[in-house]
Amino acid sequence: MAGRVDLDGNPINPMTICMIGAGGFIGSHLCEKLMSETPHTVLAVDVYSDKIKHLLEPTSLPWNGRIQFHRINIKNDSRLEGLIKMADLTVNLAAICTPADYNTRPLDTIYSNFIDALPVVKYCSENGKRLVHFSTCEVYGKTIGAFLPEDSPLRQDPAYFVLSEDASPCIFGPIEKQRWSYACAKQLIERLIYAEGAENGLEFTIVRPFNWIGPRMDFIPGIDGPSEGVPRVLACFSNNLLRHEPLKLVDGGHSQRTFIYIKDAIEAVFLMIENPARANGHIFNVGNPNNEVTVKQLAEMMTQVYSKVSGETPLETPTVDVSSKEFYGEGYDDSDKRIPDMTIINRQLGWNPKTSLWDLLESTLTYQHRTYAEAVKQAMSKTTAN
Ligand SMILES: NC(=O)c1ccc[n+]([C@@H]2O[C@H](COP(=O)([O-])OP(=O)(O)OC[C@H]3O[C@@H](n4cnc5c(N)ncnc54)[C@H](O)[C@@H]3O)[C@@H](O)[C@H]2O)c1
Ligand SMILES: O=c1ccn([C@@H]2O[C@H](COP(=O)(O)OP(=O)(O)O[C@H]3OC[C@](O)(CO)[C@H]3O)[C@@H](O)[C@H]2O)c(=O)[nH]1
Repeated sequence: MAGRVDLDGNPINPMTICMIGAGGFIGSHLCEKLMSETPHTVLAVDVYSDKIKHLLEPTSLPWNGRIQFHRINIKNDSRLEGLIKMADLTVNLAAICTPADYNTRPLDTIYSNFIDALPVVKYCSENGKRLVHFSTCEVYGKTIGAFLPEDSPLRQDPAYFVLSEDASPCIFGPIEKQRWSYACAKQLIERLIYAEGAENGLEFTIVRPFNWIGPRMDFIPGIDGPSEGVPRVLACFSNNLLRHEPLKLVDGGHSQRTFIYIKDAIEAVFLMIENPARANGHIFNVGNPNNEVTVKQLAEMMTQVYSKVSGETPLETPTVDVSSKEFYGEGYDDSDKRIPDMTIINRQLGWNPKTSLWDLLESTLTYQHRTYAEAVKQAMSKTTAN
């Protein structure tokens, strides 16, 4: 840890980071790396702590005293401003960010992603504190290419689908497609942060994650989350594989995504945290353009990888089609394709992702199998007995 320097060769001084949403998927990985590789202190704010329990106890851990957990709901807790004031930097990860909620709980989604983030921005701005705010690749919505005729050769031209921070438009569906409540709330908070920077000098960085996946993402329904809950696709498909049931392809699984390994993505966030001169005032795409698949291809790959890591034979019919209305309910809509332009993050931070989709699925599904297979087996045998 001694002699750590930033990208310009300047020494990195230990800092205090107020991390809101530290108990979630991304927060847990960020805390883990901050504890093991830096001298920084984390004031970890969340309503849950299960995913960072291994960092908080026992007190004999080498980083004892450098991470404090504050069980706070930022909607209504006056302690938040004090924590932001105590810190050099605030990282805001707190959000409702599972698509199954966007059209079924649109009010909670808008409040969580816009209204609840307002005081965080305000306290940072008023107290002259730096803010790293987590937005989403969903602010791009659909690609321009999605509106071209199916057989148009222009669909092959990157100009019609690669998503760049300073050039691409944000294209959402009509208001009745409440799927876009999340993207729209995230877009407005981005605009507010940007305006605070322009008018009041707020030092900010906005992160747009493109489908980060890995261990500890979401929950397995009925095991460490509600039986009727619908997590993001990695956990949905993991759940199906653990239960030996077909993976459900929403509307044929034609949508395309680029997936990035959480550990690669966390490297990018580290560079932002420790290189303020290069990161302030920027919006960064963080994704892996080389890992693009359709959801159907993802299902096929996860089936193969899971069979390898578990030693179990895949089902004869590994996938089943389901309509989005049946799976998510009224008001669902989808992003067609998400390829991040990497120009800005490359230029500012020299960062590139490393891990292939196959490799990241292998380590993630090994974790899922090791963590959940036994619990799922027991839960299933209990259900059968009843
Ligand atoms: N994982 C991805 O690929 C991805 C993609 C795009 C955007 N993001 C953004 O990154 C951020 C983190 O995502 P994640 O995948 O870790 O999600 P997550 O749900 O695992 O983590 C969010 C955390 O915020 C906490 N939280 C929510 N509301 C809170 C409140 N009112 N008070 C205190 N804590 C609260 C939750 O308890 C949870 O632990 C979110 O803002 C999300 O929109 C993530
Ligand atoms: O069982 C399932 C679950 C999902 N799908 C389809 O997979 C695509 C991806 O779904 P998901 O990972 O749940 O979420 P999105 O990529 O659509 O949105 C997320 O992107 C970033 C973020 O902002 C935060 O993580 C969030 O909004 C999608 O096409 C589903 O329909 C499936 O076929 N089967």
